[in-house]
Amino acid sequence: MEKIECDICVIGGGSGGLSVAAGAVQMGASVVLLEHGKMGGDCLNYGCVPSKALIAAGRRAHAMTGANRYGVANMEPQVDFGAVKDHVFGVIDAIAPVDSQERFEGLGVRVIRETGHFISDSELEAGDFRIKARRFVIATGSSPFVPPIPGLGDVEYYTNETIFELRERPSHLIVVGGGPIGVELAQAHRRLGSEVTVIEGVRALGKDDPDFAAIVLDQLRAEGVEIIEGAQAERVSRSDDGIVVHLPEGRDVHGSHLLMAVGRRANVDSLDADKAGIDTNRAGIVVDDRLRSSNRRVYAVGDVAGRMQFTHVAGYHAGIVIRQTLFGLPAKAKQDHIPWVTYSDPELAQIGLTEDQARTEHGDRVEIARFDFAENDRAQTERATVGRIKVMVVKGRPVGVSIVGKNAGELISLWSLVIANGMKMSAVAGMVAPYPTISEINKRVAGAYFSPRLFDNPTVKRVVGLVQKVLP
Ligand SMILES: Cc1cc2nc3c(=O)[nH]c(=O)nc-3n(C[C@H](O)[C@H](O)[C@H](O)COP(=O)(O)OP(=O)(O)OC[C@H]3O[C@@H](n4cnc5c(N)ncnc54)[C@H](O)[C@@H]3O)c2cc1C
Ligand SMILES: NC(=O)c1ccc[n+]([C@@H]2O[C@H](COP(=O)([O-])OP(=O)(O)OC[C@H]3O[C@@H](n4cnc5c(N)ncnc54)[C@H](O)[C@@H]3O)[C@@H](O)[C@H]2O)c1
Repeated sequence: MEKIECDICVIGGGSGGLSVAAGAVQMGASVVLLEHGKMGGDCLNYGCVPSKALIAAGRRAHAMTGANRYGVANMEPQVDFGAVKDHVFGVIDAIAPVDSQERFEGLGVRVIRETGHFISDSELEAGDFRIKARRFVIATGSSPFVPPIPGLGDVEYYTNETIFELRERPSHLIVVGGGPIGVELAQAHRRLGSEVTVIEGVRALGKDDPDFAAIVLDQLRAEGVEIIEGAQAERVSRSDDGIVVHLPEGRDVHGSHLLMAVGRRANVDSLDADKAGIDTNRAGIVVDDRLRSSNRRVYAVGDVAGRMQFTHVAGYHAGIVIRQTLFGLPAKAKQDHIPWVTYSDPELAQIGLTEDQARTEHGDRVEIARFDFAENDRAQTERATVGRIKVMVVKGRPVGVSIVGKNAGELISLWSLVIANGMKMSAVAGMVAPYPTISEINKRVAGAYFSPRLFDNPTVKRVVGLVQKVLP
């Protein structure tokens, strides 16, 4: 057994772990990185990258069916599903070098392709290595949660870890779970020619503003996706030509393929966390606001930290941990300024509080500013007028923003800057956005917040009247 001593040992080579390792080694720390699967973790191999690449293929196919709105003849897309998957894996291959073992070794990280598990509060083992580190960072991510639905073990089903490898187009894909994974993959498969049914136990896109989520769901339904809400999948069975998902009240959904997308389970089992005095719960590693576990030497970042589960959050967590472990500076992970986006068409983006949450938290002090994409000239030229923004404002400062529409995922970034820095609506109103861009929507919604104060205000009218009298 080889013994290694280092400043920082990172367990997991996904979005969070790689960000910690790259930052720490380039600032002078000695770093060991453990990864027992593929470098790049979920986002690169089974998550964000393949899903967005599949969505891009679906968007191309869908555009062909609606081109006549622009005076260009509609065409029925000829989809070669295997070639679509070649495109998906081509995109992964193009990004993979950035996350590769070679790149990290080139930066000076010692990369070990083994499972790390703790043997004491300051040591862990990984294969033939025993590693003693001043600080450990757990970045082991999450895996698809597969609930114990009767019959599921007797049929072939897919998760995000296997669906992208499927090279034949499903004739009818049943998706259990109407969260972001379910909705994104349902729309992409439908646009690539599959029949699709989504079964959602409660409300699809349930973490988002219900009115805005409804706009996305209406679009999916208009494209032919069947969405059944308020129905838990109770049992699964095999039929002559595929799979049946049994719902309450005797309702059955028949399909050829089944995708389970009902949430995530934190990867803690392999860690032997108890041997290091690290507390865990159902959400993952129990951490404080500094992302420190019950063992003060050990931090957790990304999906396993039991907070929001997004790649940009894993990257943000990495910065919080680097500040503390390298420089000994205090740093806390906040959530208010973290956006999330569902990459459906139209896109759905949220930051901070939804309208309902803002009203519960701030009562009558909340003001809502709204703006519709139909009033944006670029949205008109693109025929992308289905969309809205609303900003929840308390004492002149935004506490939440919801956006549905084209480029919502790009539009939301500005609001992260605004909320992170405690800026006011006046700062957004004061910016100049190029015309004609969809990003003018952000300025216009700030204008909508101020317009009743300016245009429906008798004092303003009186002052203007007086000034006009005295101006030369
Ligand atoms: C289908 C899908 C689409 C998504 N789309 C988006 C998106 O568009 N935008 C977004 O922001 N987020 C998206 N996400 C979420 C995003 O993928 C995750 O939030 C992100 O990957 C979390 O990064 P992480 O570093 O915490 O974990 P991971 O990327 O999962 O990395 C953890 C790594 O740790 C390794 N590991 C685990 N245990 C051990 C051990 N004991 N020893 C050694 N190695 C270990 C694993 O093999 C893995 O490689 C998506 C997720 C899915 C499933
Ligand atoms: N665009 C993005 O950023 C993106 C995309 C995909 C995933 N992700 C991340 O991955 C996480 C997991 O996504 P997800 O969609 O798997 O989970 P989720 O928890 O967001 O949604 C799962 C849905 O499944 C439903 N469900 C659970 N059991 C059910 C059953 N038996 N029958 C029917 N419905 C059932 C739940 O009510 C819920 O709405 C997300 O929360 C997000 O953090 C992000």
